Amino acid sequence: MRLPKQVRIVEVGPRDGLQNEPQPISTADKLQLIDYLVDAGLTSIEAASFVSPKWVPQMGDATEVMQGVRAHAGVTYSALTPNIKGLQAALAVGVQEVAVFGAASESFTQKNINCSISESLERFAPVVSQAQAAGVKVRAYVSCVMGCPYEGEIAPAKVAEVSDLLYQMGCYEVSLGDTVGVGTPYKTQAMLEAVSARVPMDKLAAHFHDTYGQALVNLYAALNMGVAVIDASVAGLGGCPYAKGAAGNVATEDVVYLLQGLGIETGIDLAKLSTAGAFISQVIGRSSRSKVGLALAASAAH
Ligand SMILES: CC(C)(COP(=O)([O-])OP(=O)([O-])OC[C@H]1O[C@@H](n2cnc3c(N)ncnc32)[C@H](O)[C@@H]1OP(=O)([O-])[O-])[C@@H](O)C(=O)NCCC(=O)NCCSC(=O)C[C@@](C)(O)CC(=O)[O-]
Repeated sequence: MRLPKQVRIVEVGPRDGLQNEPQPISTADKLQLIDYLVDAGLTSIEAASFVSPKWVPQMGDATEVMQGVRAHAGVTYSALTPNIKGLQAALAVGVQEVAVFGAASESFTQKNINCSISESLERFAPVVSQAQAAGVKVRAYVSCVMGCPYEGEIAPAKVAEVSDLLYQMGCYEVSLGDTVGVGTPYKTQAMLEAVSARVPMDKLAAHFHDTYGQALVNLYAALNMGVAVIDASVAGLGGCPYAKGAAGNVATEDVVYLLQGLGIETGIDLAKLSTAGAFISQVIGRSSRSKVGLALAASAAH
């Protein structure tokens, strides 16, 4: 067992969390959510996505969101950029960090970004080099690391191959997405063993959805293998538009509670984080999916 002393949480609620919401959410509400998240102590926030508004209408105000976020020392706001068009729009608003997003499944790549895995890597290469030339860091996502909604099982070796190619391309970190939340602790271990044989463990992040209720236990397995970066979504918001039935990311409140219980430093104020969760749940008119958020709200009401 080698639990990290510190974990960096990448808050993906404003992007991954909201991208699939059917009702338009105002830019003002997105910015208010981001302010609450900063106030809670989150320092890495994925705020928007420069993708086609025809494909993902909810992210159509990416420019306005990135223009509206307040600068704070030590806080980084990032955005997804699948191609040069997206990167140019992101650079035009002075983005600090971008992310390219691929997958270990051919079918998912086709449904999500309309190309094959090898075409996606060809598209990402100039995004990475031009972002770097502009002094902007690039993160990579690999989706379907423990299963695909179209193909089922995905071999850990395929996840390792795609992760390695993105890392070699110059992405500073590879976030491993269990897009449909089908992973289990042993699958998590097998996947991480394969990937970390090619990409150093300290360059990997866990991005687990909670569809089957396994995200926290899978994170515990990942933490025990040395993963020290976790993506999470306040109130457990989310779902992927190209993975039907995928539930939200693991809830940030639940991750922080777990980490606090393990004595791992996050720098996040759980009470303030719950306020952020309560705010956005009210905006979208749905109860929070965070058990910790609900428990804290119930105990505060007594
Ligand atoms: C990638 C594309 C754009 C290719 O889409 P395409 O149709 O193959 O691209 P195209 O180059 O042929 O362009 C078609 C139209 O899109 C426009 N376009 C082209 N690029 C852009 C852009 N960047 N921003 C704005 N508009 C763009 C372009 O200008 C054109 O407009 P038209 O002439 O028809 O009016 C499209 O497939 C797309 O936007 N897909 C959305 C994918 C997405 O956002 N998925 C959700 C995020 S991934 C995810 O959630 C998983 C993750 C990361 O969280 C990890 C996990 O959980 O596993």
